[in-house]
Amino acid sequence: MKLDGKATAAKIKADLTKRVAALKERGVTPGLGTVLVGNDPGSQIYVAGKHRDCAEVGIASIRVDLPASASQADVEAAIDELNASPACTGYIVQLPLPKQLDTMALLERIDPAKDADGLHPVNLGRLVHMVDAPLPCTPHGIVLLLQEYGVPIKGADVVVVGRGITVGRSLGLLLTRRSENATVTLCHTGTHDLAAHVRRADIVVAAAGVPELIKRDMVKPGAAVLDVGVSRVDGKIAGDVALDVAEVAGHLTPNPGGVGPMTRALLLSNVVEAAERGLR
Ligand SMILES: Nc1nc2c(c(=O)[nH]1)N[C@@H](CN(C=O)c1ccc(C(=O)N[C@@H](CCC(=O)O)C(=O)O)cc1)CN2
Repeated sequence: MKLDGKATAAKIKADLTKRVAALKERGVTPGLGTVLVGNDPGSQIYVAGKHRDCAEVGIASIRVDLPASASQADVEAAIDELNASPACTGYIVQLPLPKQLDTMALLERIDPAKDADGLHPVNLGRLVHMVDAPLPCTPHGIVLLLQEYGVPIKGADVVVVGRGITVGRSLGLLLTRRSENATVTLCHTGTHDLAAHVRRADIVVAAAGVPELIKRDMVKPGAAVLDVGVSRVDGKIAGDVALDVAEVAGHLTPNPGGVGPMTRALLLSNVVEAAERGLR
């Protein structure tokens, strides 16, 4: 069965549209800021999509685009401005950043209360402690997509492939909370015999950025497979999951149309929640 991220994201956005209207009635217009540095084609598409989504649900947009040559000080100045701007409820720095920039230092500079990505160390620390915080968007979207389609998470063996900060590491934290209670194995480039790990998984999340890394013969029949891969080959998206995995998987995300739209919907959700939190 298809894990339809586009349809599930549309439901989330319909709910957010109502919540944004309620906020506006109380005199608050939530605003999402984005900081995009450089011309990475994928990043440009994702940022444009985030602003289209904002318009759809009534969130205001603040877009800061800097050249690929931007210095650490240039990006810091953009961050400081968004931290101070009353129009900006939450914002993100689009990743990856050009090589000359210190990503960690920039993420740390974001006001944790405006961290729409849930990637500030304070918010990731709150996730470790399992206290209320904005959750990283892709992992949260993955959990909601599994729940929407009734894929059992409690007690499931989950194999996550890829240890990046936006997906792999934080997904392990989310899925091992008591409310989810999955058993998670985090695989990466140093994993011996990846196929053996994947083969025993009830749920496979492929977030390595390696096209077709997960092959049909690595997947347990009936497993749920989520493809987070966003590599581009000849201008087209190449996922981490081979197409013929559909022949064995019990549930599978399309790509595009699977995890990507969920990531964007949960970003909007973090902005709306930050605005609601400000009224409490
Ligand atoms: N600051 C962040 N940077 C990045 C994140 C993130 O969560 N925060 N994640 C990824 C990219 N990403 C979000 O920014 C992202 C990836 C994919 C999509 C998406 O909607 N994809 C569409 C297809 C769009 C296309 O045509 O390429 C889909 O899957 O249907 C949205 C966001 C790295 N950086």
